[in-house]
Amino acid sequence: MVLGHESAGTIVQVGSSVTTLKPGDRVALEPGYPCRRCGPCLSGRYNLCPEMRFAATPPYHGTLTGFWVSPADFCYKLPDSVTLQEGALIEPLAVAVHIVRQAAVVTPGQSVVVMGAGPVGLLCAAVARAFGASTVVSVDIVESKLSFAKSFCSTHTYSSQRIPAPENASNIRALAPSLAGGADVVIDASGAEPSIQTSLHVVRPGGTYVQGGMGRDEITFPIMALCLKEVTAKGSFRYGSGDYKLAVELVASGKVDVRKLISGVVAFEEAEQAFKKVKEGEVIKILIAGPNEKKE
Ligand SMILES: NC(=O)c1ccc[n+]([C@@H]2O[C@H](COP(=O)([O-])OP(=O)(O)OC[C@H]3O[C@@H](n4cnc5c(N)ncnc54)[C@H](O)[C@@H]3O)[C@@H](O)[C@H]2O)c1
Ligand SMILES: OC[C@H](O)C(O)[C@@H](O)CO
Repeated sequence: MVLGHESAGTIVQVGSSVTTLKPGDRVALEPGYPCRRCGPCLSGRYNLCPEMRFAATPPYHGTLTGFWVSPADFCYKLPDSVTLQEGALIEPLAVAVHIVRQAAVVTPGQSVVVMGAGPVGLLCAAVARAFGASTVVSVDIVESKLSFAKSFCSTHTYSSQRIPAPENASNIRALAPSLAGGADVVIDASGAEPSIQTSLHVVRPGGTYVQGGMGRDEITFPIMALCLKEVTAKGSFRYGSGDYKLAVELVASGKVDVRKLISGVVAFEEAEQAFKKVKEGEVIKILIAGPNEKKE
């Protein structure tokens, strides 16, 4: 199966009815096509379409290829100031935009804790900052990821320890006065059970928890904390109406600098190197140049 769903490209040909794009336009590609007819599609939540055809999700091939066919409205034109490389990172940024929008309450001055400082967690932290949160804590178990988070966007970081979840939570709350009563919003972008448990202890009474990470299907969840604090808990899956558009705007306006996440670029023929480097760690995103891209 062809892999790939984080991509950008240049238009080479358009259908006869397409008026919004022309050959030569550079676009970020939204890689999942919904049916546009079912209940979720008609209610504006097309990411929940049961008929979704999503790149690199069997049986559908992915975008790591020379040419790709897309509906015109799933191609997002990049302004001149945004490079194709940044365009490829619109996909994980759109995931983060959707997660932070699910929190609904990220408004100026609020406190947000993000569990996990991989690409998705980092981008959630950056989007929360861009939306006006004044305290943004990144939590991870890998020190180098936390150092990067601090230089990228987070106001505070916390290295999660092998101690009971309530203790990790009280250490996080001690990081800043704005967290003393708990965080307004907690986002899980790790999928890890200990981090999900800590999340429910660190969120404030009446606060919001968003599950973005995808780990095991079933975990032990501190449901009593959810009940006693009347926490609003939400899931978040991929992206829907307006998320890609907003992601492009966040990059174009300089509010989220996705270039910092690019650790390197490899030629298409050396794509396997990119996967190996990411697996070895110490890199964030390695881009794979398209097979038709001019060699520099
Ligand atoms: N909801 C969606 O639509 C969607 C879309 C894309 C990715 N995801 C999921 O989001 C998660 C993050 O994606 P990513 O690409 O950043 O992955 P990643 O693996 O690079 O990042 C996960 C991070 O969590 C950290 N972590 C592990 N255990 C932890 C713990 N106990 N406490 C704190 N941090 C811990 C890891 O060190 C790592 O830095 C993954 O689970 C992925 O499957 C969800
Ligand atoms: O960014 C999109 C995600 O990677 C996919 O939805 C995948 O994780 C599950 O199908």
